[in-house]
Amino acid sequence: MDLSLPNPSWSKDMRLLFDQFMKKSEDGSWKHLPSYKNKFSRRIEDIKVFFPDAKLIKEKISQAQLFPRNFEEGLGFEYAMFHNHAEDRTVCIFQGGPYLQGAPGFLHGGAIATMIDSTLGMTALIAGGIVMTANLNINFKRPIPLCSVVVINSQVDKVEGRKLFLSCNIRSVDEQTLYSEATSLFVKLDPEKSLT
Ligand SMILES: CCCCC/C=C\C/C=C\C/C=C\C/C=C\CCCC(=O)SCCNC(=O)CCNC(=O)[C@H](O)C(C)(C)COP(=O)(O)OP(=O)(O)OC[C@H]1O[C@@H](n2cnc3c(N)ncnc32)[C@H](O)[C@@H]1OP(=O)(O)O
Repeated sequence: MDLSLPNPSWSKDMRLLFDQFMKKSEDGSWKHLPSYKNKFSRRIEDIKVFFPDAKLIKEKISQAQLFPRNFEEGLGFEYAMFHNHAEDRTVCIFQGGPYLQGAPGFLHGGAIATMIDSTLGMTALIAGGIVMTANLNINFKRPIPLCSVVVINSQVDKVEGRKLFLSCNIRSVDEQTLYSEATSLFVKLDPEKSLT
């Protein structure tokens, strides 16, 4: 089941933004990216080649879930991503639920990093294929209120061989508040090199 579709836990802002991007997707300039609990957006055969000895893939795949997708509805990461091919950028609308608390009433920095990693990761995945995060630097400028809706804007800045350099920022829905900024390096996996 695609978990990046509206559900009753979404606030008015979340639904509004989703509808705006779905409208923008009508002419094909934007594309809604589905997101599943335990289904990759790539064929498992294309992924297994990089993780041949990963126990998970062989023995425990049935228990494996995408981390941000394993909270009950509305309590953890509620999000939807949209990709703009021409501009090589991805937007993630994100509503962080009450189970993601760090400081009282605000999102935990690790929860923010998760959505940054996932949004940059998806952008890198689309641009470069099977990638992994090599480096992630985050500046937390303002604390993100729990249960608020934010917009993550992520883009590819430079590609050098297997290295993809990306950046993103997190803003409020009205774009007035800059919550976080991040830069990252993702590396496209080399099937000839063992990961472990
Ligand atoms: C995993 C995705 C599978 C695909 C799934 C498909 C769909 C899933 C659907 C939805 C999920 C949403 C998004 C999925 C996308 C991403 C998931 C999130 C990403 C992660 O959450 S993933 C977990 C955290 N991540 C790791 O667990 C990686 C641990 N790490 C390693 O596994 C190796 O480290 C690796 C593979 C990164 C590189 O290893 P390697 O051997 O292939 O490459 P090598 O070391 O030769 O480096 C090549 C060039 O990068 C430079 N370089 C390397 N590291 C650098 C650094 N830190 N700073 C500066 N430069 C660096 C070198 O200096 C050299 O540069 P030069 O060529 O110029 O010398």
